[in-house]
Amino acid sequence: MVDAWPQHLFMVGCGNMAGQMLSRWLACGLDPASVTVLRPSGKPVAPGVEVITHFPARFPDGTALILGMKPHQFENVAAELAKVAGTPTMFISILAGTTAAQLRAALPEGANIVRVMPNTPVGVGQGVCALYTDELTELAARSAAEALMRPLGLAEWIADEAQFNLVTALSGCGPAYLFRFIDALGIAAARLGLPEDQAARLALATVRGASTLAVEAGESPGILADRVASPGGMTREGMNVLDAGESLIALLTETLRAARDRGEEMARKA
Ligand SMILES: NC(=O)C1=CN([C@@H]2O[C@H](COP(=O)(O)OP(=O)(O)OC[C@H]3O[C@@H](n4cnc5c(N)ncnc54)[C@H](OP(=O)(O)O)[C@@H]3O)[C@@H](O)[C@H]2O)C=CC1
Ligand SMILES: O=C(O)[C@@H]1CCC=N1
Repeated sequence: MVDAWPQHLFMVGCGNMAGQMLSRWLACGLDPASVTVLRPSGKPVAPGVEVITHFPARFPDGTALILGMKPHQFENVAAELAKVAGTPTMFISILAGTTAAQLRAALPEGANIVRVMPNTPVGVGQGVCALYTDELTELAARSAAEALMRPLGLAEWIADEAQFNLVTALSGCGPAYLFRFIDALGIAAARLGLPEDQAARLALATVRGASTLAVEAGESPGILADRVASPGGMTREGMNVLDAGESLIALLTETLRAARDRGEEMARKA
């Protein structure tokens, strides 16, 4: 699936997010012997993958490095990285709210740096990876980063970094909002009288089926919604509640705004 895996992949942090990326890469044929994970707990990651708790003296040749720890740890991690011999061929950062300029200021001069905003469904090959880089990153590194993200799902470049926090709010945080929606649908049905476990099961299966149909139907979600809503029928009555005063759109606009603004605040504090 990937023509040329990095000669070596060094992951700084491998928790909820980077762990999903690695799991998919391994499932797609990445050789575990070519991966090193640094995580303070030293917990094993996957058979054959080396886990270390401290930075090595030197990076193996052809190392692509992924920054997968929390954003506030970047400064300390960068100081540790500076002590390691051998410059990685590229740095991929999945850190939310950490700009290319902030990364560049702390990483080796002239480094190839690509920001990637993944989401957790990458683990099942149905994620979204938004990519951004600046003009200093070489073309070959851009292509290599994109090739690495392709088996994870949809990979799209963002031209304007000013939109990266908004994209993060949409696709990076988005799975959490969808998970909330699934729960809310089930809870609503339970409150109206369905057994809780049955409501949760039907809500999940409904979201799964509807999203698969939305992907495969080749028609807009709006048209698909109209096909469910018979004139004068039940669905229309329900949709009238969601549509009144664009309440669902307004709620989601506020949701994305709050997440986006937090990204901007994180960048200011760094
Ligand atoms: N969760 C998500 O859905 C998304 C997260 N992100 C970004 O991914 C990054 C990680 O988030 P997430 O996976 O949720 O967080 P987790 O807490 O699950 O993972 C953090 C990882 O960093 C490791 N770590 C902790 N301290 C250090 C340190 N000092 N040096 C190196 N590694 C360290 C942890 O080690 P150990 O395993 O030993 O505890 C762990 O593997 C964040 O920057 C976030 O912005 C981006 C998109 C989506
Ligand atoms: O919550 C966060 O900050 C990260 C960024 C996107 C998803 N999780």
